[in-house]
Amino acid sequence: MFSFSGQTDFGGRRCVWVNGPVIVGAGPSGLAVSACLKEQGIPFVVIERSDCIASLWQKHTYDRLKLHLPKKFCQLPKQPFPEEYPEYPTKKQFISYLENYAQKFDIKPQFNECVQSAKYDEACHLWRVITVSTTGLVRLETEYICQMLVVATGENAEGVVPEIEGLKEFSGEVIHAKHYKSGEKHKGKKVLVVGCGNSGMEVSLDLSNHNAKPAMVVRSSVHVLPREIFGKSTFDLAMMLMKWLPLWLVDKLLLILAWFILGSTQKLGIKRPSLGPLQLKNHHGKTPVLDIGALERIRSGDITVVPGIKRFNSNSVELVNGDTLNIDSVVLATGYCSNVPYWLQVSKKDSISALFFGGKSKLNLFSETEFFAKNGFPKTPFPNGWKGKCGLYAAGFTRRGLAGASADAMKISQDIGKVWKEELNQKKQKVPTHRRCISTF
Ligand SMILES: Cc1cc2nc3c(=O)[nH]c(=O)nc-3n(C[C@H](O)[C@H](O)[C@H](O)COP(=O)(O)OP(=O)(O)OC[C@H]3O[C@@H](n4cnc5c(N)ncnc54)[C@H](O)[C@@H]3O)c2cc1C
Ligand SMILES: NC(=O)C1=CN([C@@H]2O[C@H](COP(=O)(O)OP(=O)(O)OC[C@H]3O[C@@H](n4cnc5c(N)ncnc54)[C@H](OP(=O)(O)O)[C@@H]3O)[C@@H](O)[C@H]2O)C=CC1
Ligand SMILES: O=C(O)C(=O)Cc1c[nH]c2ccccc12
Repeated sequence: MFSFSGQTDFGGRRCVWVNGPVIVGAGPSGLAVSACLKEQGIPFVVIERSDCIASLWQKHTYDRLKLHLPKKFCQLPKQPFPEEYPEYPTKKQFISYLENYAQKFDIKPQFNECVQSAKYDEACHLWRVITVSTTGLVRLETEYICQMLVVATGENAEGVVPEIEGLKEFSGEVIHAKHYKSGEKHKGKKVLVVGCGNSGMEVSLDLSNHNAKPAMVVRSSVHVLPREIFGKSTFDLAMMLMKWLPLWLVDKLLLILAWFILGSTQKLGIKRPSLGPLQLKNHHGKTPVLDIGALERIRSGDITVVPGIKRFNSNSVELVNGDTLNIDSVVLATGYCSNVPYWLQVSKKDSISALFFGGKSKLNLFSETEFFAKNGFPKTPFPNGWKGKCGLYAAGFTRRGLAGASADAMKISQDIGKVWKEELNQKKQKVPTHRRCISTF
């Protein structure tokens, strides 16, 4: 491990030598890794592009959001939720919990710095992480040099905006669900909600609560489950059943119970996928909707379900069934994606093979690395996708929500702890560990 830590200026770019890992992202995953490292006395640096922790929760979610899994599945390691918190904490409560968490473990991220590139320098066996400040007019670059890199930028780093014919000609407001706050300003307006995942359903419900007229696009199929079954969390019930029964059987039981409680969703224009809800989540990452009231509003006609979109016009939308709807605005609840392929760079070996085997001019952009696939998720399937080579780790990419992030954080911090202690012991035995890095900046 480095015996020094400090910063130098190299021609306008600040250069920071980091003793311990660099963690990219101060969301729940980055905070959880940080807390577990802090407990072991391991130093680290957290880099966050926003000006606060948990920016997804603080800046990119709607006012009425609540956790949709019971609190015991959403707490981070080493600090349970306050006892007085309800079973499904509100977004405000969750943020307050995270703020206290960061304070308790004395986690102080480098805010307003966006990681632009991270590359493993094979010459000196170190990661070079370049950030750009996200405030001020002057472009300030910093290079962090470290032995370990923890990627904690999230499965929901960027909103997906699909290309739909005519969308640019549409004259009303078009926003992604990550910018939707409340239905208040949409009162009396016709809003097209594109997408029927948890976001699409909950935005439609919120719009309906504010007396707007939402139409929700369901272009394929989705599983809708009640959030609770006979007063018990459906997720909790599923987790219990999974201890004894195969996944397909748990799915069958969930679907029978869902039909009993919610009735047929098909009759409301929402087809169910052929694969069961948990199998679909496990194999394709598609989260089932946990219904908190949208279905009832669909049944009552307050939310209209419409099929896929053909094209937009100036103030209307044409649907694949030939219908045309006049609309005032659009909310794209079309999902999220990881941004890792934009900044985690391929190694020299990878880029050379990409050049020979179909690499294009955007070589380092959007390309896969040995560890991360093109979609920005680790290639190795769960439960082994948390650790790569050369001190690379991924926290929060298991498609298992906050519980998955916490599990990753514990595994990663244990692994880093082992490496750290081994190197400390080597130092004590006076084995020289100082590495000389001869490389151009
Ligand atoms: C609306 C919504 C509700 C959800 N509700 C639940 C729930 O109830 N229960 C559950 O278990 N899961 C839920 N999830 C899943 C969600 O993924 C987790 O709640 C959690 O936020 C994941 O934490 P994370 O730290 O991995 O990612 P994030 O919370 O997305 O944090 C990543 C951080 O990295 C920063 N970052 C990204 N790129 C860079 C970069 N290049 N440089 C520097 N910083 C960067 C971001 O600004 C962000 O602060 C929900 C997701 C959404 C979108
Ligand atoms: N209360 C809570 O805790 C909440 C949790 N979340 C979580 O956040 C994560 C993201 O959820 P969400 O934002 O809903 O994203 P999802 O990826 O789950 O859903 C995206 C939706 O958009 C549809 N879609 C995408 N492109 C188009 C298009 N061109 N035309 C029509 N439809 C389109 C998809 O349809 P198709 O399936 O056909 O591709 C799908 O219905 C999930 O893990 C979710 O559980 C979200 C909201 C609330
Ligand atoms: O990713 C999410 O949105 C979650 O809330 C976590 C989650 C993990 N597995 C699930 C199965 C059903 C519903 C939610 C989840």
